[in-house]
Amino acid sequence: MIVVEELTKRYGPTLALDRLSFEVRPGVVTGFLGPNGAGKSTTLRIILGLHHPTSGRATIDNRRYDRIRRPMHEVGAVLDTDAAHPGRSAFHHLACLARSNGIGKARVGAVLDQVGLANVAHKRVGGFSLGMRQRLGIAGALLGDPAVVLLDEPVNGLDAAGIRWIRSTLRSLAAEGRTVLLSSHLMSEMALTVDHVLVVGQGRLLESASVAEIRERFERDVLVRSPRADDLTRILTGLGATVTVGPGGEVAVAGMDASAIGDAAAAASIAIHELTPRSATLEDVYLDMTSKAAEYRATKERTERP
Ligand SMILES: Nc1ncnc2c1ncn2[C@@H]1O[C@H](COP(=O)(O)OP(=O)(O)OP(=O)(O)O)[C@@H](O)[C@H]1O
Repeated sequence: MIVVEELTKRYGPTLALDRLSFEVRPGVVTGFLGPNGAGKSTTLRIILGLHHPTSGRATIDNRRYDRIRRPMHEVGAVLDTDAAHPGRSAFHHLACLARSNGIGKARVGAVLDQVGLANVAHKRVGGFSLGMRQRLGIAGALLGDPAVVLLDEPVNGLDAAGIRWIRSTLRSLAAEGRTVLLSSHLMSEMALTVDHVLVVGQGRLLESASVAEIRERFERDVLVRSPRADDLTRILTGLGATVTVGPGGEVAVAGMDASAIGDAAAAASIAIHELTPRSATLEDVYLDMTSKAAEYRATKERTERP
């Protein structure tokens, strides 16, 4: 479990993190989401002890990263896909990492198999595609069989097959009970990959919820088409729904779900030609949240300026 408490980070005049707090639980894939400059990399770097917070703290299973005796056995991270020397083979790169962290050579073969690079193990990393370098980064992160895996923008620039591979790999790591946190600035990439999202904007936590919760919360209305739209509108309004009739005679119903609308129509023998629940896309919700945070920050800075 990763716990971030009241984390604040200033780089000179820039407030990168503003009392950010959240928890990342094991067994689920958690997405750390926010627009460029929101503070995602800064947070990951602080969790990994690479940067010091101005105040607040980040712990992994109750310890700060620099107190962990054998870090590769507890936390695997990929911050940069170009971490391997281009002249080395994948095997050589991983063998060096393993040796310097007291990990047996047998793990090198095991992780190369796990990420699907066994057949190119002895090829130079310089000739690898972005997808292969990403796999190699993940192989390195898994060398110590860690309970916590952190990935910064792992799907950035990957093709569809690469994204599918990352998704299934992260799902199986979480299913093994590991804590998996990955950052992204694109909600569309996250929606199919993660179970839980932490949304940050301007260094603050804007949301911590499961993807299902967010979808449910922002479910908007149900579109209904019926040859007896007027009668149906009267019945649904009587049942407490808010009904808006569109220009083409279609009816948008809020406050009632599709099955209740269908039952009410059937009870009155009203034919239904279409019944479509409409939700705001996760992308809409995310853009709305982050743009509100940007407006709030701009207003706050204007009013606080002497
Ligand atoms: N070493 C640094 N020195 C000065 N400012 C920095 C430094 N690192 C980050 N920042 C600033 O802190 C803020 C947060 O940056 P950070 O890289 O953490 O955001 P991010 O969410 O990871 O963005 P991206 O998606 O673009 O990687 C930004 O305003 C950035 O310019």
